[in-house]
Amino acid sequence: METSHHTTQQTEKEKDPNLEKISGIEMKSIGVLMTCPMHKYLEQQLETHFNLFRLWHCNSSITEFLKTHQGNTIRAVVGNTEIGADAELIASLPSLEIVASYSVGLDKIDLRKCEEKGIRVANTPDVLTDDVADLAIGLILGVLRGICASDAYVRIGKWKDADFGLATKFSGKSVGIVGLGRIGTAIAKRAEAFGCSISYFSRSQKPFASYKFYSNIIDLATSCQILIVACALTEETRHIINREVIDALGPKGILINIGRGAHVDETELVSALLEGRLGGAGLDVYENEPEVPEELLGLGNVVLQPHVGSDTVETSDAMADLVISNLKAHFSKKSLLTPVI
Ligand SMILES: O=CC(=O)O
Repeated sequence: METSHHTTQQTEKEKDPNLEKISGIEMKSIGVLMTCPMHKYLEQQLETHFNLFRLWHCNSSITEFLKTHQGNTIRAVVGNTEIGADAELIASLPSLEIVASYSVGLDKIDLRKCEEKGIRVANTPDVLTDDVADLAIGLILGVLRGICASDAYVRIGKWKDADFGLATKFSGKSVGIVGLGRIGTAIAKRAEAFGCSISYFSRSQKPFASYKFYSNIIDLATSCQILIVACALTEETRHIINREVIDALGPKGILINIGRGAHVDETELVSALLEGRLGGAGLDVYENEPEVPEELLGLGNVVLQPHVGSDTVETSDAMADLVISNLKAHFSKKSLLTPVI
């Protein structure tokens, strides 16, 4: 459900003296291309402040769309986790200056091309950290306590025939986190409050963290009961969760993925779950979204979410505000709030 409680925030922002270098009228003539429908409030804000083009309004190819809509008037792209800015899109926009992503993940943006062409890139970190970490904990509880399965049990009237049966305790379990960035750290803090021991794997040991560090992901998977994927998707981390990692986690282990589908070798995950080599999984992301492997749909030890880690009204609005602020800052020749490049 969406709300429209932005008036005060907006007014304050518009009074920001940093943003007065370029007038609203000039800003309004700047072409901004939104790649697909995201959040209505973001779309409204883009429409209010800029000359908004919607890529999904074209039935033909991107090249055709840009020919008819004068690709050279577009100076900014707003993409997301579904459609970002790949090499083809970047190449068709000769006046592109900035990609402001409505996401923290950058895997749908050709960062090398942007760097090469001097195109700025901004994303939406921090504002979504709590929601994604909350969902990770929700997925753990969902799998271990069988929340979805027992909800269905009540709804279909089975409780009248017999008790649901026993679930598995979460408090006190050992939790391994792959990637101790903002989101990984927020998950660790939450899991600590459940009395869990925390360990992590990352490229290098984090000096700020007191959690046990593993330089080898197999060792991390062997030593924990719940393994959570919370790192960025890069060529290095694609299929970081492979058969060996899954087998190290074992038949009682639980895999939680709130990162990207491609972090996990999905075929291996499915066979491990079907063969009982893995205890369960809580997934928000998949390799070929919105496709979800058919075999997972019948499994009671799996909880599935449709990539909604940051999809609350509060966070979506905050992400939209950040996209708009980054665009306004860029076109007013001010520093980006959350620069990537
Ligand atoms: O997946 C969500 C994001 O990258 O923001």
